[in-house]
Amino acid sequence: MTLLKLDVLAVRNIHSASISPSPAINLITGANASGKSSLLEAIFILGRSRSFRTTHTKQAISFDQSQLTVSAQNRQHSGSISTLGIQIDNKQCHIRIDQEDRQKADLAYALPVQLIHPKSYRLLDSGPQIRREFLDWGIFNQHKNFLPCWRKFNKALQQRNALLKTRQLKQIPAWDKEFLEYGQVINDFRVAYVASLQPVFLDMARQFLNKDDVELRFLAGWDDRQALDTILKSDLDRDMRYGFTNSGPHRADFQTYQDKRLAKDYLSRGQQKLLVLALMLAQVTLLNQESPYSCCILIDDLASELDAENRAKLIKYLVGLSCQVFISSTDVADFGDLSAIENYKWFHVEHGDVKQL
Ligand SMILES: Nc1ncnc2c1ncn2[C@@H]1O[C@H](COP(=O)(O)OP(=O)(O)OP(=O)(O)O)[C@@H](O)[C@H]1O
Repeated sequence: MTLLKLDVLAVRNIHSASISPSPAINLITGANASGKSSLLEAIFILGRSRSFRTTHTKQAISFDQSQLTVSAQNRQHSGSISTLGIQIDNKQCHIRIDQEDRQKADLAYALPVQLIHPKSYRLLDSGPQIRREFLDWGIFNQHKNFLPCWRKFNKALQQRNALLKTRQLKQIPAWDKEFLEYGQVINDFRVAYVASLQPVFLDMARQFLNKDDVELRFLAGWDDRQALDTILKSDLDRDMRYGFTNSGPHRADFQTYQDKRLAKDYLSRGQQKLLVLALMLAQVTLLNQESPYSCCILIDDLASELDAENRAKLIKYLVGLSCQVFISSTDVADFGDLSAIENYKWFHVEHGDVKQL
């Protein structure tokens, strides 16, 4: 996919902006509080139907407006051009693709967005949900049949938990069947995904961290030396006490090791940022290996993420990646030698006003 034209209405301090981005690298500059992150946030909202800066996306609506709108003309892999749009007000979210009402998942398939921002290092040290979402985003974009299985699994999990809470034990085996069937499928997808991500991650870590001993270790969400159905049976008393299912793919996680030590406990904050960068680039590189231009990369506040050497390395890598990229920074010098960046466009933001230079 490539965004050919992007229109933003009432996203934070951007009242109205319309740009025709480069299919390759887009540089976004502007002073602090000019609206650079808001522009990236608008693209993220178009791909993920939510903000990356707040759990309440309606907070991104401009103070004096009642709704925000982001729309774009998007060139698909096939070459055909579709119109994507999302409108969010205080209560609802409306999604349209080619003038038809659609679901969030349709938008996510149409515009896969990967974001690297100053808080990305949390991927290593916050709770497991963010890491499950990271894995699942990669799988979702590579395997169309992942989402229906994931939905069926979650439905079974919710029903099972509701029965545990209300102690309706007789009905639990009926939901266990679905839980186990789709749970196994999800686990198989994740195991295969981590295995395919590992070599690409290693390659990225060599480039950005100068380390050649990084490793991803997947944790299924239960002691996988035993079958999940055995665990479900042996956990039943505990599940009833807690009123939820303690073991299963909904508790999956992965950990990142460097030299056989947990990265989050031993690497410096700067190294952790580089490791997360390596992980995220590995994910988009893997996606791009199947077909080029398969996702849009947003990098917010480049300079806060990386030193000059790594900024130059990253830009060089992105130039060769065949992906549409949007990178923000306060100072154009942070992007290094512009003559080395082919086919770039430069947008400058001032008080929410976006202009191409
Ligand atoms: N809902 C909103 N409506 C209008 N303005 C908002 C809203 N939410 C935040 N703002 C303001 O929008 C402005 C732009 O914020 P943004 O984070 O996009 O700037 P930025 O250029 O990325 O800044 P920095 O370089 O400091 O990170 C800020 O002044 C912010 O206070």
